[in-house]
Amino acid sequence: MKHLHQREIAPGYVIYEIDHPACKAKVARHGAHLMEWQPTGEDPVIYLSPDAVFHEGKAIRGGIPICWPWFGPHPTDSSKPAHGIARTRFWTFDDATESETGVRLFFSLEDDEATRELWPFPFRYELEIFVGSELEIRLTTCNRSEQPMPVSGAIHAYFATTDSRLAHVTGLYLKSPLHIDREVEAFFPTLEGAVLMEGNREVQVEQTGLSATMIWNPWIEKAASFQDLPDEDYLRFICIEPMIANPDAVIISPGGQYTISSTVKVSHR
Ligand SMILES: O=P(O)(O)OC[C@H]1O[C@@H](O)[C@H](O)[C@@H](O)[C@@H]1O
Repeated sequence: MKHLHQREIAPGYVIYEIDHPACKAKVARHGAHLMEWQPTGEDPVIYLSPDAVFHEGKAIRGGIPICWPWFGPHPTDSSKPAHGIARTRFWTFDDATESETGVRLFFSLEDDEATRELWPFPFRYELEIFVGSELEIRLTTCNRSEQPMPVSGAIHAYFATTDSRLAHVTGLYLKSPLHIDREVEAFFPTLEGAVLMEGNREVQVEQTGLSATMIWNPWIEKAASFQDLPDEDYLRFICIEPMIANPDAVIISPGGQYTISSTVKVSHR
């Protein structure tokens, strides 16, 4: 592979670095987590916390965590990890392909004893990440059980801002754009996708298979409570999270599968 390199940043902790004419990017096996993406000629599009912790069992702060198969606190058992099981585990790196437009990486995750304790289903997740001048993330969930399987969650992207107070989000069926001037944690039914605007840059977030979009910024107090986030960095990102809320979980029939995806495009006015 000419444009993809594997690097161990700590013993046993592998990341994939992409250096392609169309973009630079980094993806961790941990969570099959996109850490960075910077199309050529653009400022970084994705925020990664400088204080992020990189070890299995913990989620990486920033980048694009895959929150699956539930969103936020578990719907019936608050002792289970927030945002599901996918983002904290090491996935299998299956393959990668490269072309003139970018690099595509393929990861998978299957159930084991530990996942079945938290979520009682045999499953296979397949995650495809394409990085080029655009970004695409596509997750297919295969139900390998004999039971109907409910799935919900989010493609929880942290989008970089220079100053979140000067940015706004459109496309949410609000009368006016959403500005960040306080803690924001609200989800909206989206059909066409949200757009993050700052200065003359527009970051368009499209989605399929997902029924809503969460907008989140922790603001001052909550940011200060996170050990893996510098206090001031609530200014440096706005999360736009194509999602399925837990009460709207999609039910996958035994032997069936379901695909969600999100595509990100950058343009200038
Ligand atoms: O700290 P975590 O588990 O990564 O979650 C980050 C945030 O994720 C958002 O999606 C939630 O709406 C917030 O409530 C939550 O604080």
